[in-house]
Amino acid sequence: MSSTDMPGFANHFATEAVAGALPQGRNSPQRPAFGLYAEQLSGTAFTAPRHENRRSWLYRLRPSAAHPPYRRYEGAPLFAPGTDDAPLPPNRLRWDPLAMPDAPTDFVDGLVTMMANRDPASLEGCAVHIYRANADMADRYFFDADGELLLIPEMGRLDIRTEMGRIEIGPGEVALIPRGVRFRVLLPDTRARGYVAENHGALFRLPELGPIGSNGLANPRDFLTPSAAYEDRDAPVQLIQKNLGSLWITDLDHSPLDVVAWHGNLAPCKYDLRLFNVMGTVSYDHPDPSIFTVLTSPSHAPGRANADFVIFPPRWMVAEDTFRPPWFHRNVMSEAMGLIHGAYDAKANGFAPGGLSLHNLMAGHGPDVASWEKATNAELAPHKIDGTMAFMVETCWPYRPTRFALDHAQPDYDSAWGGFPKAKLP
Ligand SMILES: O=C(O)Cc1cc(O)ccc1O
Ligand SMILES: [Fe+2]
Repeated sequence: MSSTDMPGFANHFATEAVAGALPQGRNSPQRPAFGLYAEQLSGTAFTAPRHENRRSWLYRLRPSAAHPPYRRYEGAPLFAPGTDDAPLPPNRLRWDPLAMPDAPTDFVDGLVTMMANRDPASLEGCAVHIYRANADMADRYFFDADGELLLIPEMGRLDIRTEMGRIEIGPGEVALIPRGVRFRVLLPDTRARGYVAENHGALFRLPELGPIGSNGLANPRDFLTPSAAYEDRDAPVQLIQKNLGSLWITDLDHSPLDVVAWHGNLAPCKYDLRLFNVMGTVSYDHPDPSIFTVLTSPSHAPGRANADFVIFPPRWMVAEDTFRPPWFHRNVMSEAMGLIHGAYDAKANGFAPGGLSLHNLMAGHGPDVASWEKATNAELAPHKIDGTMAFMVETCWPYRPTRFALDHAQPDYDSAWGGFPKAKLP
């Protein structure tokens, strides 16, 4: 934790980069200090129940209303292309890691939308994108009006300058950026690749713990929010936004990261997945993967997530008389999976770090033949699954892959489940 990070998930924070910038005792004084502009950023409806209500007050050099009209942006052709309405094949799909771009490409231009569901205007659903970048966003800024963004690096570090402070993450860590928060991404390692889970629905929060009790899974204090940091930069820059599924751009004569102080409970944060307190069986059977939920976005149906962010971290496997890897299953929920590093215990072959898979609702899936063979014959001593981090973005809304994703899927994924020997009845 850097000394400027503030611990806790969705806590009420107060932070100022210049002493005296934050008003005391009110949100919107007649004349904020130094001539700053007070601006509220709402993450939930004004009237959302108190325990759900998320908003922050930003004190900035200029109001974010000060901008000329937006025009369509064509520079990121694979980002938010829309999905087509053609009948969707029920096939399981998997993708190899995407190649890095040849030309200098920044975080926004290198984004590739792989799958999405629901119209962002419905305020429900989610999308999975992949980023591949080899250039800094030097004079460009971005924000998503369509939802919050969970950045999941697979290769290279990200130096994320947001209007509410700076977050640096690398593989094994994630960053959550609220809807509307402007940011630019710099690349300390000059190359970066990873995943973005975009949530159009109810804000991600920590899951309920039920009988687990008051501790465990992702602990609130391990979420770190940066303190205020601003750019005092009067220069021509561009601001790109994703709005209702398409990209738009406008020109500014100043950096939009000009928030000198802020307070509230809507803010970017980061989380180190390696701090996840993993639960598992100590007797028998493979539990449902909901025990690995880091963050959840509920839908309107109790217990049925709009989006769950689930991880498969290093852990001990001790179950007796049990097929230990994920079982064969068909799920009413739809599962997108990525791999940050190592190998995933249900897929011996073909699922590489940086790769992606999709098992939509009712698609039969589970261990591939090689994983099944190994686990069926394994000696069941305590065994540590180590050196791995996979994740899943599970949603109640079936995903639609984009045209690019359909055209670039592995041609032979079904063969992962080819050649199981038939059971022999007595
Ligand atoms: O399909 C998958 O690999 C994800 C998954 C993992 C698990 O342990 C149980 C169910 C499940 O969908
Ligand atoms: Fe599954």
